[in-house]
Amino acid sequence: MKIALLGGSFDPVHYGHLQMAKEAVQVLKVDEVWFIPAKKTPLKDRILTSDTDRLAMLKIALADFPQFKVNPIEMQREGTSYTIDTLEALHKQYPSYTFYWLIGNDQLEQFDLWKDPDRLVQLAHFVCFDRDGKLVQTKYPIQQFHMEPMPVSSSEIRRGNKLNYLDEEVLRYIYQHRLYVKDFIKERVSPKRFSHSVSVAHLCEEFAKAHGLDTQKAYYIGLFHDVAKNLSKEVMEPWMDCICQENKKYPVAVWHGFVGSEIIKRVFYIHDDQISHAIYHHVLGTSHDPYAMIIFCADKLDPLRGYPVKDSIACVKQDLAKGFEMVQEENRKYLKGKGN
Ligand SMILES: Nc1ncnc2c1ncn2[C@@H]1O[C@H](COP(=O)(O)OP(=O)(O)O)[C@@H](O)[C@H]1O
Repeated sequence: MKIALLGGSFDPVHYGHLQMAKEAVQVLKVDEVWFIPAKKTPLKDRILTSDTDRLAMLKIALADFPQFKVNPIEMQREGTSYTIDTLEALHKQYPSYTFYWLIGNDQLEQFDLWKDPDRLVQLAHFVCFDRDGKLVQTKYPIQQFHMEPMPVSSSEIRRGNKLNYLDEEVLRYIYQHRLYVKDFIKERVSPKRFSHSVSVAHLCEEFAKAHGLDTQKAYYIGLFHDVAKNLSKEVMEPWMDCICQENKKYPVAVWHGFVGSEIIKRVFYIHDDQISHAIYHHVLGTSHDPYAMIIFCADKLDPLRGYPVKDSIACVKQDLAKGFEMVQEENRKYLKGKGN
């Protein structure tokens, strides 16, 4: 058996990894590709997402490819995951197999930093695929191939970019288990706005629970409601032209609701009409949909704003329509006081 091994953190697995595995099947004519998720990577000091979640995402992403398998050998071993230990163990376990170890050219550039590089290249045929069209000079006997570029990395995905390079079901898993999602917001708003967004998300959940609504949906409405808040007028204008030109009559301070409702579809691939609708109306409180009422109230009653909100929160939990009226009234008084 000829086996290609692809080690990595897979936090999360994306199309770049899959493309590499496909190329390995084509050019190396291997029988299978084994994905080996690391327990703890030697060259990155970030705390990884749990083994359970990374493993689950890998299984989802590989489900349609019978030649691609997950081998959890490194997750079953405590401590730092050194490739040398993995290869020694695999050799013992499968003495008749030929192994190829796949790396991207970013790894080839730092191959000297790997543990026992000279022994490594004796234990497996190391093969490098370029991530960006560049081949690298190396003193090691490592074959290099060009591959169809997949300009994506797990770190970009963790920041909420290029989510279209994920298997749809993996993205669904990410949202279901709330992986990385706070960072999607943290990347895009000020620290204060970020704390507000997380706090509102939790309050939305509480309100949803009190009224027998979907708490996960409410959480995402709260978390994403201000995703467009830090965008400038220049950036928002083309979005406004495209989605609701008629609303440009409103002050710019109101636009982030309209723009945010579209950004969550086009950037974050959240296609849920109730979520979009609630975010669209959250600034002006112009909808009586329960989720729209919830986010309007949670936004105004966020405890982090520093006002006494305990009684109002209790009122919203008891009677959503009444609480909504009350918050709207408070808001009208507040805006009048500000001269609006
Ligand atoms: N977009 C990509 N194209 C080609 N190879 C990639 C790509 N992304 C990751 N790899 C390779 O896959 C292996 C595992 O990478 P990993 O640490 O899980 O992901 P990432 O580099 O995306 O954070 C490494 O050898 C890396 O070079």
